[in-house]
Amino acid sequence: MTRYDNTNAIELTEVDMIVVGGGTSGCIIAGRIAKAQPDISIFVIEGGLDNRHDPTISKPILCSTHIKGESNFMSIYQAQRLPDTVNRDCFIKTAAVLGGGSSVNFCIYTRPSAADFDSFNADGWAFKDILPFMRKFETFHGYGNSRVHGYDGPVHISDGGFCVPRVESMIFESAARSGYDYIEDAQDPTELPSIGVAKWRRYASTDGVRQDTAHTYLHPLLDDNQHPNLHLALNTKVSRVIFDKYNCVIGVECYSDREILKVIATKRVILAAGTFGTPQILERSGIGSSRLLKSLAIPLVSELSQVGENYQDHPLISAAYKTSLKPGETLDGVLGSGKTLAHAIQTGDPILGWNGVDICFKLRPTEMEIANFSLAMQAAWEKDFQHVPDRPVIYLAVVSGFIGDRKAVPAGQYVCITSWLAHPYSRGKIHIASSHANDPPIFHSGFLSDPDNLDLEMLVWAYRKGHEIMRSFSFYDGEADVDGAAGLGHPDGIFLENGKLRADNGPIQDFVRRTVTSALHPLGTCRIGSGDLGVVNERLAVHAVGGLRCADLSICPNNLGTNTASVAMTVGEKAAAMILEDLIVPC
Ligand SMILES: Cc1cc2nc3c(=O)[nH]c(=O)nc-3n(C[C@H](O)[C@H](O)[C@H](O)COP(=O)(O)OP(=O)(O)OC[C@H]3O[C@@H](n4cnc5c(N)ncnc54)[C@H](O)[C@@H]3O)c2cc1C
Repeated sequence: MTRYDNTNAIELTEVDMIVVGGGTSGCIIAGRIAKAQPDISIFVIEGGLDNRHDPTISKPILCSTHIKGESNFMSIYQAQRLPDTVNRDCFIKTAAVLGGGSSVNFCIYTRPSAADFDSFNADGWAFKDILPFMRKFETFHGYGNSRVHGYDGPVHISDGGFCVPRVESMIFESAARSGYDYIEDAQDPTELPSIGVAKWRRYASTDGVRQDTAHTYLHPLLDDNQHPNLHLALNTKVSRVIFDKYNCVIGVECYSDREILKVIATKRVILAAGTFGTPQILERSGIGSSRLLKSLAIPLVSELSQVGENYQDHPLISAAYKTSLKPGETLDGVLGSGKTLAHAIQTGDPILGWNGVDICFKLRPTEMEIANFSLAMQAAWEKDFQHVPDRPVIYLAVVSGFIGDRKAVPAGQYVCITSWLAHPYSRGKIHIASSHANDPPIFHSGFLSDPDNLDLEMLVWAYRKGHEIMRSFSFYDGEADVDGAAGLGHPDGIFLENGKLRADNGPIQDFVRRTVTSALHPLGTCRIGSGDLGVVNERLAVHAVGGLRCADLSICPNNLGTNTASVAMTVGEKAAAMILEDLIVPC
């Protein structure tokens, strides 16, 4: 095993395989292949730093550190200002650290509906084909159907050793009073009803340690002295892939803050640099729209106009509420005071295994609500949702604590309701603006850009639902008075009439446009598809070149109604299996 960082020049100049990006999918691919094929040398080149020995990574309770303040483990993408989001700045953070999103995410474990994989319409990607890979990565602790969960995978799924039963009971009781179905296991894609309210689990061991894919797939092999075929470079970015005259991959060009160098790959290069990273590397390598590449003087290798297109996310809104909960029942109790947090760390308090998110609603509108939608929304409902009963329109999470800057609110115990669209209609895109790897790309989030304003209409409905649900909890104590533009306040000018929100949607629409943001679930920029409609085929091989694969969330052709880490892990497992099977093909 060799581990490098940019303080050592990379001595390795030739290997069999290179995995670009040691993120959620990349670590799984490298770990699985290194273990299965000891005679194949495999080199993970990761742009970010190591993720070991950092409490902000290992302790789920500190997960918001990376999203709130400055973090050495994140990259920031600035979206173009657009009228749909009132021309405001919108920044989307993405992981830049070994383990990728699995190292810095909120540890929320959810899975998509069976229909979401079926909608890929790609050989080998229907739900029945995918289920074995969904099971393969997990060791599931909790109530669930053993046919759909895994019990011997590297990633432990549990409640992290901490939950707050009193609050859970209060939420479930009021949900039952309001008529929501209780779902025993919302992560069982084969069971109906899957719409209702459920307890969520986390990517955490039963003793509260985060289960990122570097700690679960890569570090054990790097440490065991039995995998000299596995190599890792940190803080080293790949700028482009290099091809021979037959358009077969021969290696990559990468750079650290010291030097630019080439590494040869005799068998495969696998791009797992994520939804933002992978399309940019392809374009810098000459794979993309010929018009764009010509304008940037990049020689064309393969004309694939969909590279960087089809960007999707789950647009999210949040609202904060005051509660009568006790300090030990929300994150505010422990994170609101440095002294309390230090004490919790010193004593190994089980609360460190908590992310504050125990309960979620997966929701679809009622028939009466549908009847009040616009005609365009009714048509969309009929086409995309009506006949797919396990497809939620929104996810609505009850977050125990204030998720913004605590200085924006008076001290207290808060609950935030965050809702995101599971299947939005808007699309964005990301393209390089120059051939230089350090120049920022041009990025459109696409939020609220669908021509019929369907996403806006659904988010207005989501806000109303969240308000209604929150008001039904016995611990509700009014809307939070959020100071400034924290994005967690409430629409100006809304008020209650007979205990319900005023019928006028105008202020809520304005609130959504001013505050909608990313659920941090980007996908789709190098989608599976044939001909002009795709970038990779169903075996994840990039069209019209040899030896190059994409294997991260960029390959999803359509959105999946889930927090997306489980999909990235599933893609990693499936990609590793296919790459091993396809090794008999030389390039
Ligand atoms: C803050 C945050 C919170 C989230 N919360 C949740 C959650 O609670 N539950 C959930 O299910 N999902 C969550 N997600 C989403 C989930 O983590 C991601 O969907 C998933 O990690 C994406 O996996 P990936 O392999 O496609 O990309 P990533 O995991 O992002 O991996 C890409 C890797 O490539 C590296 N890279 C990029 N460019 C280059 C380059 N040029 N050269 C070398 N390396 C490069 C990056 O540093 C990164 O390590 C969250 C995401 C974030 C960012």
